[in-house]
Amino acid sequence: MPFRKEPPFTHGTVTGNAIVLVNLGTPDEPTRKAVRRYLKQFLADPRVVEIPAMVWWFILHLFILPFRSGKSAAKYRSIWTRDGSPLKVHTEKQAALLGKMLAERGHEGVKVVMAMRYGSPSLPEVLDQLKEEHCQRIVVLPAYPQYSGTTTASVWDAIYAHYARVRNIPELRLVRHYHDHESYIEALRERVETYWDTHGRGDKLVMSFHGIPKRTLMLGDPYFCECQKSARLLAASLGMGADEYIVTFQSRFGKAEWLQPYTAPTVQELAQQGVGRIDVICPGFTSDCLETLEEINMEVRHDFEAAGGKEFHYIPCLNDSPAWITGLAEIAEQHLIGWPTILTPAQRAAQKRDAQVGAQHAAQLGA
Ligand SMILES: C=CC1=C(C)c2cc3[nH]c(cc4nc(cc5[nH]c(cc1n2)c(C)c5CCC(=O)O)C(CCC(=O)O)=C4C)c(C)c3C=C
Ligand SMILES: [Fe+2]
Ligand SMILES: [Fe+2]
Repeated sequence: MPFRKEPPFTHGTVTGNAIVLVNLGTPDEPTRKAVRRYLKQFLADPRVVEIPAMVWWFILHLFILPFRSGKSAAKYRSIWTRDGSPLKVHTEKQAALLGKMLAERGHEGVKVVMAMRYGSPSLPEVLDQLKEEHCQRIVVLPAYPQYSGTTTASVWDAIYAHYARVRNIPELRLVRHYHDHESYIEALRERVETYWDTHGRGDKLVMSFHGIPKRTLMLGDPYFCECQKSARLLAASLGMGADEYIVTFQSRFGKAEWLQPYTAPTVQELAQQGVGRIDVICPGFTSDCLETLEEINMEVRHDFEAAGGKEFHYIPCLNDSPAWITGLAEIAEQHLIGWPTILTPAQRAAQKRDAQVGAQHAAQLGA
C-alpha cells in the first residue's frame, strides 16, 4: 500500500500543536439523500453494529437505509438551523472558543479544529490539513465524556487507519474519557443551577444518556458504568438525594434489548405516578443534536404530556456555555502537559536559533 505524499518540509520550520475535537457527525443537509449517505457510513461501522458483516449488509441495504433515511431526514428538518445541523454548529463554536481560551491562558501555537467521525469535515481531511501546517503534536479529544467502544474506540480506529498510510506520523495523544472530570461535572452543575434559577425547579431530574445494546455492556464495554458515575457525581454536586433524580437511556436502535430503563416509558410512568414537572438533561451529549432536540425535547416531551404530565423542561446541553469552554480548556491542558505550548524565554530563543540554523542548512542544500 503506498504511503500518502508528505508535504514539503524546510529545516527549522516551527512545528505546531493541535487539538482535534471529534464529534460523531451529522448529515450535510436534511434531505433523504444526504441522510442516507451519512447513515450508510455510520451504520456500516462494525463498532456500531456488531452483526456478522454479510448479514448486516443485507439488512442495512434492504431494510434500514430505504426506510430510515426519509424518516430521519424529516426529523433533521425539524431541528435544522440557518447555519446547518445543530451538532456541527455547536462543535464548530466549541472548537473556536477553545482555541481562543487556550491562547488567553498563555498557550501558543495550539490550533483547535473540529472533525467528524462520519461525514464532514472528515478525520482524514482534517489530519492531512494539520500535516500541511506542520502540526507534529496532536491531542484527539472526542466529544464523548463517557468511553464506549461504539463511539470513542471508533474514533481511534479512524485515526489508526489514517496513519497506517502515513510515513511521518505526529506525536499523538488520544483522550479516552472525562466522565468524572471535575470541570465536566462543574459545567453540568452550573448548567442545571442556572436553568433552575430562571425557570424554577422540577419534581424530578431525569438524566437521559444515549443507550447502547445491553449485550455490549455484558461483553465488557464500560459505558454504562461511566454514565452512572457521571450521574452520581452530578447529583452530588447539586446536593440531590437518590430519590430526586433518575438515570435513563434513550435512542434505542433495532429490536435487541438496550440499556435500561428506557427514557420514554420512564417519563410516562412518572407522569402516571403524578409527578407533575420533570426537568430533563442529557449529560452524555456535549452538544445539542437530533437526539436531544428532536427525540427528547419533542418526542419524549409529547410522551410525558400525553401520559398526564404537566410540565416538561428540557435543559440544553453544555454547547458553548462559558463553564464548558473552561472545562474543555482544563481537560485539554492535562493532555498538553510537556509539550512546548507555553515557552520560557530560553525556549523561545532556542526556537529562533533553530529556525535560523535551519534556514542556513536549507540554503546549503539548495532547498
Ligand atoms: C453520546 C454517545 C453516543 C453513543 C454511545 C451512540 C451509540 C449508538 N448510536 C446508534 C445509532 C444512531 N445514533 C444516531 C444519532 C446520534 N448518536 C449520537 C451519539 C451516540 N451514539 C449522536 C450525538 C447522534 C446525533 C447526530 C446528529 O446528527 O445530530 C443515529 C442517527 C439518527 C437517526 O437516524 O436516528 C443512529 C442511527 C447506535 C446503533 C449506537 C450503538 C451501538
Ligand atoms: Fe447514536
Ligand atoms: Fe434518536
